[in-house]
Amino acid sequence: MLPEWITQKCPDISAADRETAVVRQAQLTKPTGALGRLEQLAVELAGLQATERPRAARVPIIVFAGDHGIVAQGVSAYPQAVTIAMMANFASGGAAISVLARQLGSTLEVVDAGTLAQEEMPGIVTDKPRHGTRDFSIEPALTPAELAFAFEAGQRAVARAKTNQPDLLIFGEMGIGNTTTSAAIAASLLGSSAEEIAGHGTGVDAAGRAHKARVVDAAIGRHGLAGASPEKILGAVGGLEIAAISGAIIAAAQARIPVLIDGFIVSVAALAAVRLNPSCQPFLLPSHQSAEQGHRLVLRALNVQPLISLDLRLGEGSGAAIALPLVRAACALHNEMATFAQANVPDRPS
Ligand SMILES: Cc1cc2ncn([C@H]3O[C@H](COP(=O)(O)O)[C@@H](O)[C@H]3O)c2cc1C
Ligand SMILES: O=C(O)c1cccnc1
Repeated sequence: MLPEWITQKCPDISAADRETAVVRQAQLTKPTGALGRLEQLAVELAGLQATERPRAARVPIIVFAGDHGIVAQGVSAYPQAVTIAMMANFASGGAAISVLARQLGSTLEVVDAGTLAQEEMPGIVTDKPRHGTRDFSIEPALTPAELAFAFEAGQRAVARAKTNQPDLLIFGEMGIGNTTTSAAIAASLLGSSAEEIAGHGTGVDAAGRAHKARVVDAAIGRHGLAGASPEKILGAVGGLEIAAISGAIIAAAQARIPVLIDGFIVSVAALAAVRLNPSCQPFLLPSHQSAEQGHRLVLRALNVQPLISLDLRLGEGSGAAIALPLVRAACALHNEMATFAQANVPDRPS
């Protein structure tokens, strides 16, 4: 049932462009390595984009929304109706990610990948196989066909974004209950206990967090997810917006478009994407370290180091949007600084 394209190989990094970027960094008017991780970022981007001049100018933001049956178990501090209300807020420009998108000059597309909304909403793309997932404490969240549809909703969103030739993509999510869903996916993929992964989400207290961990551990046992395949895990305890993001990440990487990874939830979607198609891994660029407890372990499994750590715990793509100016700075420095020869600055004797 896994769509065939999901496992198709992503392009290789351009070793020649990466090497040209390494050589250029060594010629720029600064002590060797003095721009630290911004140098590495520019070099990696040059290889990924297969260009001498890495770019982060055009960066569309796509937010995927979905509802979660698991909220019936009392796992979120906020009511489920927030998901749909926030979609409208994204579209009308009042959400955090709406403000950040405006500030960055990014387009913001909102995709209803599976909320409880019964009708199409103005300014929102509806692309969903069902209204919300099933309660995974009782039954599998999604059928294989529903999961495949969600992957393809992500692919369709990337196909729309590609018409404007994006340099990078940012994916965000909205879905009350999705830190519990993400904890269940992450604990299953990593073989960790839910106690290590489950966090406070929108702000449940210590007892609420312990309850989330118990709900997750029970579901992993009930569905037999220890050592299971990523598609079985996503079907059993996944979310429609999360699967859509996994599909979108793979589709972006297959089109040679790097993705700036947001917080805990998007990182879990990215980990699932890497397990489905390991060749997408190089296209994942880190942004921030979320305050959500499990994020550290997920980032470690993705083999990326966050650029910033601001105790954000919002989602929506906000952490990636806030980190984008650093990526832009890395590109501008790489592309525009003078070399020692151009500026007549004496280089270090070799
Ligand atoms: C007003 C509001 C705006 C949000 N924007 C993102 N989230 C974040 O919180 C939710 C996950 O937390 P939990 O698993 O605890 O429900 C997701 O929707 C996530 O994107 C929000 C949550 C709220 C309440
Ligand atoms: O890091 C995240 O993505 C996150 C954390 C808490 C709530 N919503 C999102």
